[in-house]
Amino acid sequence: MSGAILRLDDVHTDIAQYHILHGISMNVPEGGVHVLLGRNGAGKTTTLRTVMGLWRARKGAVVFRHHDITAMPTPDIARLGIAYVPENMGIFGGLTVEENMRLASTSGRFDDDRLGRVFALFPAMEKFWTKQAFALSGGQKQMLAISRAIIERRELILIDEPTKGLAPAIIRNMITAFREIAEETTILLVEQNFLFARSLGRGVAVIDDGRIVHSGGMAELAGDEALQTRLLSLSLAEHQ
Ligand SMILES: Nc1ncnc2c1ncn2[C@@H]1O[C@H](COP(=O)(O)OP(=O)(O)OP(=O)(O)O)[C@@H](O)[C@H]1O
Repeated sequence: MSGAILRLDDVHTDIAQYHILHGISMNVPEGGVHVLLGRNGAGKTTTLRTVMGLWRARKGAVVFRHHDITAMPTPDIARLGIAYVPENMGIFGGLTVEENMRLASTSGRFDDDRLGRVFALFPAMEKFWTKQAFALSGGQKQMLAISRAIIERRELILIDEPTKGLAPAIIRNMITAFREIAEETTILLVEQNFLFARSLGRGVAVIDDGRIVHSGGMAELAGDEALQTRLLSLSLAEHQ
């Protein structure tokens, strides 16, 4: 598809002796937020980790712009401009907010304008700049994880379930922040919270048992209750 920033083509991934992804094909168009929805254990995290080269596709291809990244080492994939915010957030609790952000910057230095934008999006980062990350609240830790991903301009950010365990007021802040971030960067968002996903997503793919069972526009899914029930009721009902 023209305009795709990321393409997965018949991707099969094994974890140890288990065949987890059974031929994932997916196009992520450039710009905006695109959502990968699915129940627990459906293969969402495995898909993101396969894109980052943290698991290896046994078959199929992962293509970022014109680069075949299927077998590329993870640091090289990151240098192409892809950031990954894992579900456990990947922050260092014993380091300060500043140190966490410095480690995420490839030059180890901050661009003042960018840092100002991060502080505008997430004021808690400025407030707790010298505080150790373990002392932050759950929502602030998630903000730090996202701040690390945007401290330099990225082409694509992969974010795994950022709303998990967060209060509704924090989730509303996240929606505002993600809308701003998506003005300059494509976001591939893994979610189980359909309301959050619906308020952000332009496109959506639904994964089940390591297979894409639906893909299309978010507006189409949001407006079709029968389709939602068929695709999402088993997996997502408790989150709606
Ligand atoms: N390290 C591992 N060893 C063995 N099996 C694994 C491992 N990691 C994941 N799996 C299995 O792979 C399948 C897909 O897991 P994955 O984490 O990708 O699902 P998910 O859709 O992200 O679910 P969740 O919402 O629970 O994070 C599950 O059946 C899971 O048990």
